[in-house]
Amino acid sequence: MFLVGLSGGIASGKSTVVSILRELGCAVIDADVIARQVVQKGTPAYNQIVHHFGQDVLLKNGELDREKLGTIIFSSPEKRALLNSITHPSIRRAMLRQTLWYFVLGYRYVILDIPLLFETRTLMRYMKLTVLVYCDPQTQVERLIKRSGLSKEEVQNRLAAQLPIDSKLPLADHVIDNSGDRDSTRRQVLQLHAKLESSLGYLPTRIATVAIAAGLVAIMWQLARRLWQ
Ligand SMILES: Nc1ncnc2c1ncn2[C@@H]1O[C@H](COP(=O)(O)OP(=O)(O)OP(=O)(O)O)[C@@H](O)[C@H]1O
Repeated sequence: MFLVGLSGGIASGKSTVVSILRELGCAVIDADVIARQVVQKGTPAYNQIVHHFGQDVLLKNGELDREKLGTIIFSSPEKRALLNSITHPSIRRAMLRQTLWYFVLGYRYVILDIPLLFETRTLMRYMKLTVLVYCDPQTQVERLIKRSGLSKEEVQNRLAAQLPIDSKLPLADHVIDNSGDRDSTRRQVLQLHAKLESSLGYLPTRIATVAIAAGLVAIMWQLARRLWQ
């Protein structure tokens, strides 16, 4: 099995691409969904956040007030580092568990949808292939305004807080340009899918797994023979 890292910019079209890949039967792990699951009420990460940040970051129903927490960490790099140190290990463990599950199910590759893949770079080294869902900055602004209802200025502020999408282009192995219409994007996703399906990148792990399994069977066979003699 091999890993494919998929990322992009805000409103560049990641969800659009991922939904086509899911339609095609691909195994996709969404890091955003996992990030929300690991801080649900009662989880170890939730308890640590309450311990360090206090009851102020909770909503009336006891769930985390993500907006409030977002404001706190946006203005304090130390608190952001503290929150990351609490949540990232749980997120990594959950992603690893899901990846192993897909491996057991026999998938040849798993696509990991990670919003900050190109910014943090730490996870890039585990990816056999990285995919950037690109959208030209002007179209990105227009789509974000349409989707969020925010003003042009607010949207530009949000975009300024991220690495510019053009600077991610040289970091990606494969680019899907979602600046055009949906049909054009679909065609590009079908091409990516064909490339992934025909890749032999899954063979090394499969051969290693078969070799380990065969080794274990051989050891057990030898042990059983000795016991019977
Ligand atoms: N090719 C396209 N043509 C027109 N609109 C599009 C196209 N692709 C995406 N959109 C629209 O642009 C918006 C952003 O797309 P999408 O949600 O797929 O991006 P995203 O990268 O997942 O966004 P985010 O990470 O910010 O949630 C959505 O409203 C979507 O319907």
